[in-house]
Amino acid sequence: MTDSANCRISGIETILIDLPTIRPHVLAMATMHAQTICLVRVTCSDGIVGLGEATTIGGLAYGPESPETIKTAIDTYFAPLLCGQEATRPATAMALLARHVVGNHFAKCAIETALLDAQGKRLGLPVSELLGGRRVEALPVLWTLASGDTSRDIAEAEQMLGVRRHNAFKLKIGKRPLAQDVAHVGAIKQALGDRASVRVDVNMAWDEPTARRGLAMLAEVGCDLVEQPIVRHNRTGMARLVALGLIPIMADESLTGPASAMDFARAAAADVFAVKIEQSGGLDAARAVAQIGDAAGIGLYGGTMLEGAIGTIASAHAFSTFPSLQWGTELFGPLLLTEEILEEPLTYREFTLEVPQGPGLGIALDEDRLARFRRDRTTSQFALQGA
Ligand SMILES: O=C(O)C[C@H]1C=CC(=O)O1
Ligand SMILES: [Mn+2]
Repeated sequence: MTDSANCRISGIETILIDLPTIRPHVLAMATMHAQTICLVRVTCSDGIVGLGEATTIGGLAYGPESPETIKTAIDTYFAPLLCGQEATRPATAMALLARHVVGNHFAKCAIETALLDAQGKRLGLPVSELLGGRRVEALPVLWTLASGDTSRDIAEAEQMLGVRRHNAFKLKIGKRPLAQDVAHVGAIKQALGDRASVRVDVNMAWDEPTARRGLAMLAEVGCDLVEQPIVRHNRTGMARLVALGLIPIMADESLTGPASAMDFARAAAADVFAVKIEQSGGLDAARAVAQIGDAAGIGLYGGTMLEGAIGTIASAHAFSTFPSLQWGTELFGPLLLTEEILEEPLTYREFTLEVPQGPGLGIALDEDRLARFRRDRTTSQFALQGA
């Protein structure tokens, strides 16, 4: 049995890693050619090291934190607060952060992930088991078609169906005129037919009148789900769109933790929640978002910020404990990157991602690859003297 009072957080290191994408990934707010991961390593006084990750999309284009601000926040504010605290009490450490740091959900998530990874390694248990226990061993995984070109997207979908990697696809729309976007979705749905579910993510690009027209047109061409059609703060607008009953509507950017989930549930402003560990403020908070949604009869979906392997597998551990997951997940982030940074890649097979069974996150970093792709060699480290 570990003497918990004597096991302390002794150091926190943050490293930015830049990894190219396999093709341009075109979203309404940004086109990605690479992904930047803020890797977090929490070292504990018993010698155990926990890994965490914070990642976003398009620098500051998607949300209020960028990889660089996440690194600065952790190095400057989180590390001095956390070093010397009990390493075996992740919830207590997160409560301390909540008292002293407003917002910064992505950075908080990376820290919680690392503390849970360390605790799982310490106790010999997967992170899913620290979160109440997994209900499934593998999670359905969707793929986003976002090359910006209809025939390339169809070819990509056919390839994914052929190798039985994905049979649900999300199309990123909202950048082009509505009729053009709907024609794109209709062409892809027509090519794939009943072999695949086709959904769209508007990433807030429409105003409400455009959304009303768009929902009707998308339902007509066989689209199954529309994600975040309008701006994140317009909860009453989302409720009006849901009330039209044209097509299921999913909240994504609007969900920033349990309080927002409660607001959306009360207002009946979503049919489905895209639950993300980073947007929620951590794995525990994401589980609360899911519980609130489930209690309100809202469908659940496991979302991604296109995290690399660490954030993806942290999400998988959390999602595997959800009470339901009617819409599956989109945990394909590592597959969008050209480079593998794990010793053993994650297992994607039969349209699913396996939840690892080893202690903690159940993954190991390839240190040589990390050394190759880190943005610079200057790491920032706050170490407790003598810990
Ligand atoms: O959902 C988002 O808005 C972000 C992300 C998830 C999949 C993808 O391609 O982009
Ligand atoms: Mn989305």
